[in-house]
Amino acid sequence: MSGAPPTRDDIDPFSLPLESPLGTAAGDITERSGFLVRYDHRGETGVGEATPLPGWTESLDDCERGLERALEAGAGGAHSAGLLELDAGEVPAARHGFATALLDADARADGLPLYRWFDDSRTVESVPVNATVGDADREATVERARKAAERGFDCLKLKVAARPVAEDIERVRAVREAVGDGVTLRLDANGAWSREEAERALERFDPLDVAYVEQPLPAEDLAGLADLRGAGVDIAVDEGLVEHSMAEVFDADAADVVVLKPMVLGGPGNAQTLALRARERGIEPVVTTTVDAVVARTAAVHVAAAIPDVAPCGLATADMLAEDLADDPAPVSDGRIAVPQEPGIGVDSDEVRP
Ligand SMILES: O=C(O)CCC(=O)c1ccccc1C(=O)O
Ligand SMILES: [Mg+2]
Repeated sequence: MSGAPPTRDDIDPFSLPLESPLGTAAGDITERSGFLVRYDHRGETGVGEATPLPGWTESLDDCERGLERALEAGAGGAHSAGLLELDAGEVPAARHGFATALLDADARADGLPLYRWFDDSRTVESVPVNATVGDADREATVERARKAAERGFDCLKLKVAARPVAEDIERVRAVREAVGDGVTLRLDANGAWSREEAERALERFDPLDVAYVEQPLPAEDLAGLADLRGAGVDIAVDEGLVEHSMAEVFDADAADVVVLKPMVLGGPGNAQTLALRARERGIEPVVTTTVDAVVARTAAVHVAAAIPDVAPCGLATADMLAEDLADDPAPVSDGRIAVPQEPGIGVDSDEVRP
C-alpha cells in the first residue's frame, strides 16, 4: 500500500549549544540544530546529519520536510528516488543528511573509510586544519590566537568586518606580532565590506602577510571580487557559492580559493566533486564545516582527505560545541585532524544519539 506516513524513527532532531558564540560580521552563531538521519542500504545502516544554517541553507522546517519527502520516496531501497527529491540549491542541508547516510552505508558495505571510497589511491592519516578565531576585541583576539598557536596550529583564521576596518587592521597586526612570521593568517569578512573598505583593508593586510580573505564583498558581487584579485592577498569565495554556481565563479575569475561547505553544497559527494573541479582550474579548495555535529563534521574530514595535498581546512570546530552527539572520532592535535580509518564515516550509528 502506498500513502503510509514516513517513519519518523529515521529522523532524530537535535539542538546543541555552542561553548561560546562564534562572532562573525553576519551575526553570532550560538547554537546548532538539525536532524540525524538513518537509512538502510546494501545491508548497512548509514547515518547522516542535516544541520541547516539559515542564511546559508534552507530553514529548519524546510529541512525537516525535505528529509521526510526523501525518506518516503526512498523507502524500500529506492535510494535514487530519495536523493532526487532533494535539490542541492533548494534544500542543501536535507540533501546533505540523506546523501551522507547513503554514502556511509555504501562505504561500509565496501569496507572502506569514506575518503577511500571517494579515492582509494592513498592512505591519509590526518589533514591540516586552521584554528577558527571569531570576532573579539584586540586583546581577546590576540589571546585566542596565541593559545591556538601554542596548541600547535600553524594556520589561524580570524573573523573580520564586524568592526571598523581600522580596528581590524590593529587586531591583525597585533596577532601577527604575537604569533610571529611562521604562522599562516587567513581572514573572513563574511561579505560585510563595501568595495572601498575591502580595497583599503587588503592594501593594509598585504604587508602583514595575510594569505587570503574569505568573502570580502557580498555574495552577489563576483565582479568586485575579481577586481580585488592580484593585489597581494588572495581572494576566497565562500558565500558566493550560495548565490552562484561554481561555473559562474570560474567564469567571473572571482576566486583564488573556494571554501567548500558540504552542508551548504548538498552533501559530501557534491563538495568532493567541486573540489576536484576547482583544482583542475587552478583554484585551491578548502573544506570547512558550518560548525556541525560529529557526523557532518567527520564526513567533511573525509571530503578533505580525498583531496590530494589539501590545504589547511576549517574542520577544527568540535571544541566550539558545548555538547555533541557522540565521541569525536577525529581529534585535532598539532594543527592536524585525524582521519578515521574504519569503514564508512567512522561514527558508530548505534552510539550517535541526540
Ligand atoms: O572555516 C572555519 O575555520 C570554520 C567555519 C566557519 O568559519 C564558518 C562556520 C559557520 C558558518 C560560516 C563560516 C564561514 O566560513 O564563514
Ligand atoms: Mg567563510
